[in-house]
Formats: sequence, C-alpha cells, structure tokens
Amino acid sequence: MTTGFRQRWVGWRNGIISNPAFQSWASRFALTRPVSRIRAKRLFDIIAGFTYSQTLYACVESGIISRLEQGAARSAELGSLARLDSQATRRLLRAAAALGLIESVGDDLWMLGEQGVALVGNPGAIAMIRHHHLLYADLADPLSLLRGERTEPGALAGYWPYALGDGSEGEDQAAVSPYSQLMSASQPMVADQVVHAWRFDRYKRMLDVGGGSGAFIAAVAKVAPALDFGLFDLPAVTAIGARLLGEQGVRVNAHPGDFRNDAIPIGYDLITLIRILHDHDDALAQALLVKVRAALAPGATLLIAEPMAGTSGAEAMADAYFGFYLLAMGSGRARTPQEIGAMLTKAGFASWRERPTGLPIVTRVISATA
Ligand SMILES: C[S@@+](CC[C@H](N)C(=O)[O-])C[C@H]1O[C@@H](n2cnc3c(N)ncnc32)[C@H](O)[C@@H]1O
Repeated sequence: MTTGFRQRWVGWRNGIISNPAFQSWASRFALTRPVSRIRAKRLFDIIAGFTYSQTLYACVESGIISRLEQGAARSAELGSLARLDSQATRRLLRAAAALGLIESVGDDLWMLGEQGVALVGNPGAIAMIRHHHLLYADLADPLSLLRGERTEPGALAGYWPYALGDGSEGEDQAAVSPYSQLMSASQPMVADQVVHAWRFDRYKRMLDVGGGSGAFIAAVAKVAPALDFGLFDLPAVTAIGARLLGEQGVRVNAHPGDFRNDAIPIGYDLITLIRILHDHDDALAQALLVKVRAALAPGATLLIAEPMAGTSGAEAMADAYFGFYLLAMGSGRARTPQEIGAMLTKAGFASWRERPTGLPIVTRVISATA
C-alpha cells in the first residue's frame, strides 16, 4: 500500500469510527455489534491495564495463587493469608475472578481460573510479576522518563546494575543475585524453545556468553551431554553459575569477565547469546558481536536467542513492554531480526538466518556463521 493511499484510507476509517452516530448505530446493528464490543473491550483493557496487573500482583504477593495451586480454598482462608478483612477479601477475589485468575466453584469455594492456572509450574512468570513493582515505580511519570529528565538512576536500574554500571557491580554478589534468580527462574521457558530450534549435539564446545547462573547450559546439557561447556559472565555471576552447575553434575569452564573490556574466550565452535543483545545500546551490542566474531574460527556458529521486535501478534511485547522496560532499566532495545542480521554482517559474519521457534513471543532464534 502506498503512503498516500494508506494515509487516505486510515483517515477515512478513523473518521467513520470516531463518528458518535456511527458508533451508536454499529453497537446496535447485528453484524457490526460483535466488532464494536471487541473494540470497546480492547480500549477499556488498555485504559484499565494497570489495575489488572496490580490485581495479579496482589494475588501472587499475598500467596493466594500459590495456596490455590494446592487445591480449592474458602474466602476466609485466602483473606487471612493476604491479611485482609472480609470486605477487602471479597473485593480482591471478585477482581481476580473477573480476570480469570481464580474461579468460584460454589459455596464460597475458590480454585485457580484459566489464566491463574497458567502460572502453575511457571516460576519465571511469577518472578517477573513480583519484580514489576520496580518497573511501575519508574513508569509513574512516563513522559519524564522518555524525556530523560531523571537525575538519579531509577528502581530497575538498581535491579540490573550492569545496565548503567561501571564494572564494579560485576564483583558484587548481593548486587547480581536478585536478577540472576529472576533469569534462572525464567530461563526454562526460553531454553525449551531454543533446544527445539537448534541441534546442539553437532558441536564439541559451547560457550554461553552472559550465561548467568547456568540454567541455559543445564538445559543444553540434557540434549547434548557430550558437549564441553564454557560460561562467560561477570565474575560474581560466573561464581553463582559454576556452583549451581556443579551441584547438577554439569562440568563447566568458568570464564569470569566483562565483555565491555575483555575479549571473548577462544576455542569454542558454538557461542550463544541468550537474552543478551537487547540489554545493550547499539554501540555496545555491535562491539560485542565483533568480539564474538573474533573468538570464532571461520565456519563456527553464533546462536542468538531473545524476544525480538516486529514479531507478528506480539508487537506490544517488544515495542510497548520492552520499549519502556529497557528505557527504565537504562540501556538496550528490542531489535528486529533484520536489524540484528545487519549488525552480524557488519561484525564480519559470513551469513545469518532466523530459525523458527514455537513461541516467538518468548524468544526468536538467529544463527550466524563466522
Ligand atoms: C538478561 S541476563 C540473561 C542471562 C541468561 N543468558 C539467560 O537468558 O537467562 C544478562 C546476563 O548478561 C550478563 N552481563 C551483563 N553485562 C555483562 C558484561 N558487561 N560482561 C559479562 N556479562 C554481562 C549479566 O550478568 C546477566 O547474567
């Protein structure tokens, strides 16, 4: 569609939709009524979204969701768990039921609803929900955030100290532990997508750069146990990862380092960057790809996995969620596969390709040949 035609079409459509007489007619006419209702609901969901998120947060933080994972419970028990009087309990439970988080099964008895049950066995989603209060605090004045008026680093920048760090955070166990736990909890859903998108057993040695607490290496070790693994991350994180992998019986070569200043270790025929590039601004992300290319022999492979922009059906995830999340954090952006591909070519990779994953909203995968 040409720009001129598109502009005329959108102008015409918006003129119709915003006309009160049309809205009134469309909400009554049988053929247009369903569309009117869906549109009205979508708009209301955007308007009200924060209250929905906070209802979910209250249910998770109070222990209501984990209690209902064990089976049905009565209002009084859930209320006392959340330390709420009966009126407040009723308000919270009705809100949660309206969102499908919980469901009344009669006689003041509650079970998890269709949305709530999706959280069972999903510690990654629970961990995300629990740390979002930091994001929402930073988003209290979104225009000020966008204008860069903040004089002090925000709450999320404190949670992800490497985003605005000077390197000293890499030695600090207390600073890296909370985000390492969040990454570890959410890694299984990512790893599940990646191990089904790529054959790992064709390689001899795999280095996971920014490999965190080793959860991705642990997942790959299950499908390719003969691989020799290396873990490169900030020193305090590498220490956590080496210990946790050791406890699971996975042998790993630990490479403590900082990819802002240090070279990437050589001798690996597969390097992985899992949820790394989107954390960093273009200059650092490009420099990292150059370093990775320098560490790989011609023909060796780089595998990149992360949520990407331009994902059909998940545009809001990259552009609205990550767009604001990474701004609040202090660095990075979600990129399209084409943008990453262009950076790979610029870094000297011979070729790159996207590999399909089952749930692109969780992660997309790009392979590149050095
Ligand atoms: C978003 S986490 C992803 C962790 C892991 N790959 C995963 O998907 O669960 C980013 C990781 O990159 C590491 N990292 C960030 N900046 C780094 C740097 N300059 N040098 C080395 N590692 C770094 C962090 O410590 C963290 O473990």
